[in-house]
This record gives sequence, C-alpha cells and structure tokens, in this order.
Amino acid sequence: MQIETAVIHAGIQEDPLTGAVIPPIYQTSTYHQAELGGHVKYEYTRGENPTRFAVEAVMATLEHGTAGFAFSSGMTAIHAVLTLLHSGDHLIIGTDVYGGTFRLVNRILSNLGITATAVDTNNPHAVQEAIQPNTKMLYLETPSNPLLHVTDIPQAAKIAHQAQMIVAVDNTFASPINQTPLDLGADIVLHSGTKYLGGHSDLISGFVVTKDSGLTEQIKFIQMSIGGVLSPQDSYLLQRSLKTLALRVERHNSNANRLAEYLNNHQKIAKVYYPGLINSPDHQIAQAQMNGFGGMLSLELVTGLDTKTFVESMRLFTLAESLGGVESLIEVPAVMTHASIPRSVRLENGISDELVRVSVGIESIDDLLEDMQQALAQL
Ligand SMILES: Cc1ncc(COP(=O)(O)O)c(C=O)c1O
Ligand SMILES: N[C@@H](CCSC[C@H](N)C(=O)O)C(=O)O
Repeated sequence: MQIETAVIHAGIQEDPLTGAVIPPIYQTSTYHQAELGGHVKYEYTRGENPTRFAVEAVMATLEHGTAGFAFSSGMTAIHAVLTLLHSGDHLIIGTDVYGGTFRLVNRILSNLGITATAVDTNNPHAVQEAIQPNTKMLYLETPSNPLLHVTDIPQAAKIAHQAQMIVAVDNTFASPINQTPLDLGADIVLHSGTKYLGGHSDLISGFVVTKDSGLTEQIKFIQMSIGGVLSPQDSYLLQRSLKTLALRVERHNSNANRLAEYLNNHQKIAKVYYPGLINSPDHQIAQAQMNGFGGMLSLELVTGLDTKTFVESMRLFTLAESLGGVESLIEVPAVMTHASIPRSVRLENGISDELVRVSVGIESIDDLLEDMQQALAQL
C-alpha cells in the first residue's frame, strides 16, 4: 500500500458495535470485567484504549514498524525511549538536537546516573571515538532542529550496531512522508506528534514506533508503567490529521523549496540552511535517504541587519514556537525554542544569537514570498 493510501486506511476497522467508519472516541478510563480477572484486551485506559490503539496502528504502518505507541507529548515519547537506559549507561547524542531533548539528557537523566556525549552524528569518526564500554544508545535527530543538519542514518546505524547499541531517530522534521528511518537501519523512530503529524497547531502529542519484538515489549511496559499516554480525544484528532499528512507534507516541501531558493539568492541573507538546496553540505545525503526535503529552513541575515525588526515585520509568518502546522511560523531559536541550551554550548554547536528558523506552511507560495519580501525591505 502506498503511503498516500496508508494515511487514510491503515489501522481503520469498522466499529464492531455500530459499523462506524471512523474509530469512535472511547472516552473511558476503565472497562467492565465479566468475571474476576476476566478481561481479554481492555483493562484500563493507561494500558489499553481502542481510539489510541487505532492511531498507534496507523503510525506503525506509516513508519514501516510493527508497533506504535502514542504519548501525551514528544518529550514523553523521548523520555520513554531514554528510559530503556539504566543507571551507569552512556548515550551518544547529536550536538544539534531540539533544546528540550538537550535539557532532558543533561539536567534530568544526568541525575539518574546516565551519561551522554554529544557529537556530530554525521561524522563516523566522532561517533566511533565517543563509544565507551557502557554506551547503549545512539540518539539522532535528522534533519536536526534548528540547523537542518542531516545524518547519514545507514552509516551511523552500522557503527552503532557493531557496538550493540540501540539506534533511535527523532523523525519529527521529516515526517514519515519524507523519511522512514526504520528502513535505513534505525531500531526506534520517534516523533513530536505536535508538529507535522498533528499539523494544525492545536494539540501536543508524541509517538514511538518499533519493529523488534524485544524493544516493542520494553516500550509497551514503559508506556503502561510511566503513563503519559495520548488521551482518547487527542488520539481521535491526531488520526483525523494523519489522513491529510501526505497532501500537507507535499505542499510543505514545495513551498519550502521555493522559499529557500528565493532566500538563497537574496542580498540581505547571509546563509540559508535547507537540505534541498544544491549548495547545502547536507544535500547529497538528504537526497539519498529522503523522499522530500521538508518544510523547515533556517537563515541568517547579513551582519548588521536587525533580526528582531525582521521577525517582527512579518505579517503572515506568525512569531511563535513550534512547527509543522498548516500556518507559517517564524522564530529565533536562541531566545525561544533553544533558550534552554547554555549560550556557550549553543554557539559552539553553530546556533548563533541571530539564527532565524522558519516553518513554512501550506499557504499560497506567492503570498509567503510577498510577505518575506516586504519584511526584508524593512531592513
Ligand atoms: C525535533 C523535536 N523533537 C521533540 C520535540 C518535543 O516535542 P513536544 O513539544 O511535543 O513535547 C520537539 C519540540 O518540542 C522537537 O522539535
Ligand atoms: N519553551 C519551550 C520550547 C518549546 S519549542 C517547541 C518545538 N520543539 C520547536 O522547536 O519549535 C520549552 O522550553 O520547552
């Protein structure tokens, strides 16, 4: 089944009670047991809920896995994956990951005896050198937030697997339409479902997808034990959103490509970060492992131009955190999404104070270009 069909049909079974073609919202915390200990599949909603199961099944299909797990946020999904690690374990993580992931690893996991080394995950020597006898996981984000760096997943996974490490990939920026990491060697794929999967900036959610039965059992146990599951209402909304994922991402891709080309040739722009640009250092790898280059780009203005005036001059691009919704957003990572990373670390990793990140929506590209043009003209 092609992915454009899977987003609509995967995981859908007619409701056995009514024949409803859309999975109903089972807004219940618990289920009647006909006899003591006599439940078959559904016992308590933290563990089992048909509406959540339906969206989990779609995500497993879209990511080419065997099991999906829906969480109340992307951070809860990431936390569930990192809970596979135990005290004394070591983790290798990309230098350019979402600020909240950095904070979780460096300020929460570190208190639990789990250590981490941040490296450029696209540098095989750096990954190899960071491996310690107790290294259990390689955690990648590709394309990365906010610099859109691309990691060669098969190459990184090969090195990690030689050392018996688990490879987890945050696929939020790509979405399963543009990239399926499990096909490229990853063991676990995870998402902030708040972004492209939800697609309408109206809910917070997270997903984990696995294919190995051992990892599936472990994540299932962690999800049920820690909780943080996606509610039935949000599971329904997410499932509804997924039906248009392929269409939306196609438009995000083409709008971002057009905008990146425009900005790349603009005299007031010093640098554009977008893997779809032929002059991007990430272009070749992106082309090899992605079906589309995504709807996210970052830029830097030429020295001396005021970033604040620029972002505040936008009319259609809303100044706000988050990404992946139908509407275009703009933000400054240093003071917004990545403010939780200490400045020195941020600068060392290439995230300047002036970096601007753009989430290109699905509006008319002509209107988006016009808005960008008028904002740049203010400088
Ligand atoms: C790449 C990436 N992963 C994970 C997260 C965390 O997701 P959430 O905000 O849904 O918890 C975010 C943003 O928040 C993100 O940008
Ligand atoms: N203030 C929040 C930051 C949310 S960032 C949301 C999203 N990942 C993005 O990159 O836009 C926090 O500190 O967690």
